[in-house]
Amino acid sequence: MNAYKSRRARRPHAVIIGMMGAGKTRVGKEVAHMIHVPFADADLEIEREVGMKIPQYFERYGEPAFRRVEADLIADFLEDFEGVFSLGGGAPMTPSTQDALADYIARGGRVVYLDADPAEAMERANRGGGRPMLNGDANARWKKLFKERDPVFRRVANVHVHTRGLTPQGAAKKVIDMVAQRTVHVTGATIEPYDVAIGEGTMGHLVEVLGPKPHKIALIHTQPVQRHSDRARALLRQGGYEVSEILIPDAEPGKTINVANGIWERLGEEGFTRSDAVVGVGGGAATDLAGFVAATWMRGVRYVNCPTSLLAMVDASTGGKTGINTPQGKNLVGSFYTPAGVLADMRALVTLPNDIFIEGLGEVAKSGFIRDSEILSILESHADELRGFDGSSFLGTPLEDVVAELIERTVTVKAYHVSSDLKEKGLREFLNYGHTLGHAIEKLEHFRWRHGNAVAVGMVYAAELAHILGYIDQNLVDYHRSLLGSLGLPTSWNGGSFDEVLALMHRDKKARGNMLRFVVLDGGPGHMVHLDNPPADAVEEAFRRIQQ
Ligand SMILES: NC(=O)c1ccc[n+]([C@@H]2O[C@H](COP(=O)([O-])OP(=O)(O)OC[C@H]3O[C@@H](n4cnc5c(N)ncnc54)[C@H](O)[C@@H]3O)[C@@H](O)[C@H]2O)c1
Ligand SMILES: O=C(O)C(=O)C[C@@H](O)[C@H](O)[C@H](O)COP(=O)(O)O
Repeated sequence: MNAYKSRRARRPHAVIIGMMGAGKTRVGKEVAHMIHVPFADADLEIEREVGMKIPQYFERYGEPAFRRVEADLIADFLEDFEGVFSLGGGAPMTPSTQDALADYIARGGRVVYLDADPAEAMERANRGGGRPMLNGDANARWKKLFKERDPVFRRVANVHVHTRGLTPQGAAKKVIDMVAQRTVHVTGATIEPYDVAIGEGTMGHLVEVLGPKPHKIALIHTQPVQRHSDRARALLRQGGYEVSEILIPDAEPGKTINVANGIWERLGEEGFTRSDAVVGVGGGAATDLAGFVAATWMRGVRYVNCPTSLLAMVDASTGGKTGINTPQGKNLVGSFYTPAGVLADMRALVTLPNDIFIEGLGEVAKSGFIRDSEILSILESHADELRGFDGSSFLGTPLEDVVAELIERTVTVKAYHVSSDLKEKGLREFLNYGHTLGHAIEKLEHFRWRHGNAVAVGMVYAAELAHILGYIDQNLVDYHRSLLGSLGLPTSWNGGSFDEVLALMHRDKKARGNMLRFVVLDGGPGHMVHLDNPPADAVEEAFRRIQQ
């Protein structure tokens, strides 16, 4: 259906923004030197273009004229310059430059906010003189500008680098590492903002994300990810925390009230207080349980997720749905409780078995169907490599970049839905595409079917239902089957009766009273609608069509 084409057009490797004196030029040059690309400084380029020094230009034509020249030049460089590009301190305050930077980020660009220690930055900014924006009491002006600009810098940048105490070389190395990372910022009216950091070595930010307040950390993990939790434990100990390692049963058996209760008892015995924290390392089952413990212990303590499966990286670790299963069904008890950060470290995928990686592609495809059709294109073009995933030889290959992009895009879809509807009043329900039947299958299979596989069949079911009711055409139903099948995901199921399935679908969290509620595509990918109380014969006929 879609043919994925590489969107890597000409654009800067990184754009550096920050306050006057933050070291944008010095560090930017260092970064360019280290990665062997050219460097450009917007202020110097402007001086070259207008044929005079910036203070002179300011004096003769005023700031608005300067900002216009600056915005035009930046727009040109963002389209055409392949190197490291640093902007003047005030440049990101211009609305058209903000739009140009947003477009550059959408094309895969990295806008780096270089955040220096204020005292150091003020000292450097004052050193050379000749800064029209600092006329008068330079330090007072710098502080005032910082107050205005810092929130904007945070908003327009997708990489935030603190440089306090670092040499220019050290700061440049940090910029290079962080530019190689992808970050999705999750925010919203009712959400304490946090970042999902995706890339090799992101677990290294664990201490930074936990912050200085916690004294004790409950490190919750399962046995198959011991190697990764050992790394987390070492980082935590280096960070000075007291670590309580808590091993839980693997997969769904870990998501129970008994397991949660065992952990509450342990936290009580070990004197965990409200300022202590929880770190969850593992697949989605472990991060759901760890989040639930964090949400309930003393009515809520800080928690950080270190997802280790593809599914947990793209979906379970972000968005704040935490919970446990009950004998009656999946995730029936839980809480919406937001993590302080998510560290999706690609290195964790080296031990991930092929079938569990493939399962995660189910939720990736879901995000493609519900919002970002570029995801579908990427899945289509890389289906063979993705299906053949081998964690042991995957780092450093082109597939790693494909997977990182899929994770970033899928988390972005999740962040979009969660940001405006944390508690799932309407929009967020679209993330539940394929889950109404999917959860029923998991339950009837006694959780021996993997979640992503059940969701894949659930999406084919939802597509059949939408087709029967006239929302989508047969081609799109076929496309569900062919795409999911090409990734190695199941598209049919024959493990239970319609009556059993129907009873479970009535217990789905989207159901209202006796009314079933589905989310389905309307017309094509990216167009979702709620489907309340569909005709009973359509619900049954769609089920017949997914049986083998
Ligand atoms: N909270 C949410 O928004 C949300 C979203 C999607 C799914 N979920 C939940 O997530 C769970 C599914 O997550 P999952 O697919 O990760 O399953 P899982 O947590 O059961 O993990 C699958 C298996 O892979 C192992 N594993 C994970 N990472 C590994 C690694 N790097 N190396 C070796 N083994 C590894 C696990 O230990 C487990 O045996 C379900 O309970 C589902 O309900 C929650
Ligand atoms: O985050 C959401 O909202 C989702 O629905 C994401 C789903 O992919 C995920 O499986 C979630 O755990 C399902 O939640 P539930 O409320 O249907 O149990």
